[in-house]
Amino acid sequence: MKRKALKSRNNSSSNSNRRSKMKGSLARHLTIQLGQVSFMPQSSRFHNLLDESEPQVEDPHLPSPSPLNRDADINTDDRDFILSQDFFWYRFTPDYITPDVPPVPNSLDCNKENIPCPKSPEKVKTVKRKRQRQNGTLVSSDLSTHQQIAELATDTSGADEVKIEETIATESQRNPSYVSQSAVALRCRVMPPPCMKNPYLRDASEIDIDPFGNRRSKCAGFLRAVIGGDGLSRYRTDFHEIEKIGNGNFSYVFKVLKRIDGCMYAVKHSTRQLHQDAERRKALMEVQALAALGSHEHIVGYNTSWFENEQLYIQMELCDQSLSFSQSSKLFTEGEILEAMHQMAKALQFIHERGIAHLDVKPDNIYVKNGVFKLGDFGCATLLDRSLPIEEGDARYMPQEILNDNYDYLDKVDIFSLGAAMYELLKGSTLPESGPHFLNLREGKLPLLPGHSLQFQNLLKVMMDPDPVRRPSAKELVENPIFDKPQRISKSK
Ligand SMILES: Nc1ncnc2c1ncn2[C@@H]1O[C@H](COP(=O)(O)OP(=O)(O)OP(=O)(O)O)[C@@H](O)[C@H]1O
Ligand SMILES: [Mg+2]
Repeated sequence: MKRKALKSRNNSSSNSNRRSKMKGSLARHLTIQLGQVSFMPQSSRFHNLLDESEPQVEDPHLPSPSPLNRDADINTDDRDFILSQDFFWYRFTPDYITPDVPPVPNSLDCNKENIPCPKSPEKVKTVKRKRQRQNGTLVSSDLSTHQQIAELATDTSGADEVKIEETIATESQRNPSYVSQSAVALRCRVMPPPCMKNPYLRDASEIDIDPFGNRRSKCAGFLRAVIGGDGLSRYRTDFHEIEKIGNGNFSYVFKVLKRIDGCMYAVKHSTRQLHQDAERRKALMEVQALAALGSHEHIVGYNTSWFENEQLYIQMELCDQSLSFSQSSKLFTEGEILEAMHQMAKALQFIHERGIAHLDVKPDNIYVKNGVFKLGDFGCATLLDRSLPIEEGDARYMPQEILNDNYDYLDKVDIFSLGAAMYELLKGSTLPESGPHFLNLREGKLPLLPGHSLQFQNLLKVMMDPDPVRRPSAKELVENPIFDKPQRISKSK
C-alpha cells in the first residue's frame, strides 16, 4: 500500500514529464472505457485526483490509441485538465457504473482460458476530515503512503479550510478496468446538472422554479439528501423535487421535474422500506400491471420504476388532481360525473379485456388531467383468472361478495366500485366504512338523491346490484345510451 497526497502544481520537471505521460495514458484509457469524454482545458485539482487514482503502467490489454486519442495526448501534454461535469454526471451515476467490458477477444484469443473476469469493485472506507490550507498548499502530514487523497470541495476564495476526502483503497480497487473509487466518491460531491428547459413545451417558461437554484443555494441539502443506503440516489440525480402532491396509505407522491428532459412527472414511492423479498414482489405488481397495460387515454401513463434504499419508486404521468373530496375544492356536476364514469368505464373495458382487474376503483384513484379522467393506483391490480394473489382495495367501495371471499367475478367488483365512487361524488359526501348505511348499499338499497336524474341513479343502482352477474360489464356500460346524448359539462356546480 502506498500513500499519496495532493501535489501542488509546482512539481519538478521529472514529475511533470511523468504526469504528462500518465495524462496521455489516462486520456486513452478513459476514452476507451467511457466513450466520449470531454476535456476542458483548465487548471484543476480534479486533474490531480485523476492523476492519483489511475495506474501508472499502461494496460497491455487496452487497444492502441486511435489517431484522435494520440492527438489528445499531444495536445494535452502541457496543460492541466478538468473533466467536464458531464463526464462525472453521465458516467458515474451509480446505475450506469458497470464493470468495463474486457477487450473483445479476436479469433486467436478464443482458447485463452484465463482472461480475467471483471470483479465487482470492493467497498472503500471513506473518512472525511478537515484540513488546513497553508500558503495555498494542503498539509497532509497524517496520511499513510497507501492512501489516495482527493480534494473534493471547491476552494472558495478566502476560505482557509477545505474539505478533503481520503479514500482508502486496496490495490485490487486500482484495477484499471473500473471507474476509480475516488471518482465515484467524487461523483457524490458533484452538484446536479441544471434542469433542462424543454423547448417543445409551450408553457415551459411558466415553470415556477429556479432551475439553477438547486445548484446555487441548496447544494449542501442536496448532498445530505443524496447519500442514501448506497450513497447515491437516482431520484435526486434524475429529478428535481417540486412538491408533495399526495399520499395514500402506502405511498408518497411528488411532483418532480426531470432534469434531462425538462418535463414534469409524478413520482410515487413507498412510505416505508421494503425489506422482505415478498414485499418487494408485491409492490412490483403495481408497475408490472401498468407496464403490461401500456398506454391508454384513461389510464395514468407509466414511465419507469426502480428500487432505491429499499423503496419502490414509480415515475408516471403527472395529473392535476384526484377526484377525492380532500383534493377538489368544488363539487362535481352530474354532467362531469357522467363524463368521469364514461371514461372510467372505457378504462375498465380496456383493462378487463387484457385479463386484469383493478380492485381499488375509488375517487382518490381517479385523476384529472386537462379535463381528461385517468384511472391510477394499480396497487391492488390482479388477474381476472385468479392466478395471482388477491388483495381487495378500500372497503368503502367493495361489494359484498368480496367481503365474503368470493372472487368469481372480479371484473364486476370493479363495476360495483365505480358505481359506489360515482354515487359518492353525486351525493357529495364520503361513503361509510361500516354501519347500516354501508350494509344497505351492499343490499342494493340506494337512498334517492334529490335533484339528480333518475336515469343516472337507476344506472348506479344496477352497477351496485348485490348479484355480480346482473351488473353490466364495462363494455356494456361504455355503450349505455345514457352517454349518447351530448353532455353539458359545466365547470362547477
Ligand atoms: N400520477 C399522479 N398525478 C397526480 N397525482 C397523483 C398521481 N398519482 C398519485 N397521485 C396522488 O397521490 C395520491 C396517492 O397515490 P396512490 O393512490 O397511488 O397511493 P397509494 O398509497 O397506493 O394509495 P392508497 O391509499 O389508495 O392505496 C392519490 O390519491 C393522488 O391524489
Ligand atoms: Mg390510492
